[in-house]
Amino acid sequence: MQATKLIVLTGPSGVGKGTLVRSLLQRHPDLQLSVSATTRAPRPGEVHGQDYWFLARAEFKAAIAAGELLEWAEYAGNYYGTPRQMVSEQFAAGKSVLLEIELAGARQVRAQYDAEIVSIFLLPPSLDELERRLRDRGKDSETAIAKRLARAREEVAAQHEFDWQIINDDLETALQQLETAIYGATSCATADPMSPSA
Ligand SMILES: Nc1ncnc2c1ncn2[C@@H]1O[C@H](COP(=O)(O)OP(=O)(O)OP(=O)(O)O)[C@@H](O)[C@H]1O
Ligand SMILES: Nc1nc2c(ncn2[C@@H]2O[C@H](COP(=O)(O)O)[C@@H](O)[C@H]2O)c(=O)[nH]1
Repeated sequence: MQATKLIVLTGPSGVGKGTLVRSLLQRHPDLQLSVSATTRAPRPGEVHGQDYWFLARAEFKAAIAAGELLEWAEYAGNYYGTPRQMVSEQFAAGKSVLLEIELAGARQVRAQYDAEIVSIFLLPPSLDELERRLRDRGKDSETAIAKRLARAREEVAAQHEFDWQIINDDLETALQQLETAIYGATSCATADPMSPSA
């Protein structure tokens, strides 16, 4: 039986975190994905309570003041945060929880938990490819893409703060390396925690 873990998946916007997490959850229904709160407007098709808890800025600030968020950060003009309750409940029930969050939030989580954490930084094959993915996704304005790319450079520079660095080039290879990071190397391809680095 696997030990309970808090899995922190970080990487620049557009690198493919959400794409990989969807496949991971299909293959590992035991894993619980934390649904974040955000002040960002919903994109077409996004569902309140499923993709995010979409809050007004005042509601978000009230949640911070009430201590309801495990971590939070301002990112590209909006607030994002992890509701504490779901993580505590799942953790208490012995379930591993996956947080898909940006760098400042990941740092806050690592400052609060220690041994139970597996931290993973997902990298694009290149910054040009990251930009291509953000544009091809077609979900963000030019201004938003520019903010996300500027932030990406800072985030990539912090990749070695994480236990694992995984390059999302071939999706299936990255998925297998993610499984290795979370579950160990017994049934998955090996990913060296010290490499690859960008
Ligand atoms: N290995 C890959 N090769 C090519 N395209 C990919 C790969 N992985 C993901 N993509 C594409 O890149 C785009 C961005 O992926 P995704 O939305 O999963 O990124 P993200 O990291 O979750 O972004 P955000 O943090 O903004 O939510 C999507 O269009 C997705 O289909
Ligand atoms: N610190 C946190 N970051 C979060 C959280 N939920 C999502 N995110 C990160 O925000 C950016 C932008 O997301 P998008 O959905 O607007 O593209 C991305 O890096 C997410 O990983 C959170 O709860 N806390």
